[in-house]
Amino acid sequence: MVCGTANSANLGVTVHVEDDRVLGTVLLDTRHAGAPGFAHGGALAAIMDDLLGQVLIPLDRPGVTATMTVDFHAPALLGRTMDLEAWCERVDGRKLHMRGEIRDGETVVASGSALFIHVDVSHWETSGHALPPHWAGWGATADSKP
Ligand SMILES: CCCCCCCCCC(=O)SCCNC(=O)CCNC(=O)[C@H](O)C(C)(C)COP(=O)(O)OP(=O)(O)OC[C@H]1O[C@@H](n2cnc3c(N)ncnc32)[C@H](O)[C@@H]1OP(=O)(O)O
Repeated sequence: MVCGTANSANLGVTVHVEDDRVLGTVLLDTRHAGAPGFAHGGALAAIMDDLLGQVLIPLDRPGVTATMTVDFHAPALLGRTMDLEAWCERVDGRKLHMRGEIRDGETVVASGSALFIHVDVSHWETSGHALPPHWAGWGATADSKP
């Protein structure tokens, strides 16, 4: 619902990995409004969760959000391309401490921190839905196993 291009309700986030960081952009519009002209905080929180979760790819560890804090530092205006950046601050066994920012130019609009927990890909098999084929082998290079 955030970056998935197969989902017509996605928030339009695009991301890519550079070294061990995730960088991206998002352009919110009136569909994502809270107060008129401003992004809804829940949309920013969803973007943050997804952004921090994308760090699981360069980490090569499947994982899920256990807890997340989003600090809203400045109003996020609709119709502006905002920059996204996220990274892993610390790995402590299965605990993955992520950090990230949503910026409008030089202004940090929101910052986030989250604890992700490294899980085996089989964590998602309980839904009964098929997993994306490219998830096969995800976590193979991780130096610890859940
Ligand atoms: C392609 C990749 C792109 C992905 C982008 C998408 C990003 C979106 C990410 C999400 O939104 S994921 C969906 C929302 N999250 C969930 O559905 C998670 C639901 N929770 C669970 O499934 C389990 O609670 C969880 C896997 C997190 C942990 O259960 P486990 O049984 O595997 O572990 P356990 O409870 O033993 O906890 C392991 C350690 O983590 C710690 N822990 C777990 N939950 C915690 C918590 N909430 N706060 C603090 N610590 C926590 C726990 O204390 C323990 O610490 P110690 O090893 O030191 O004892």
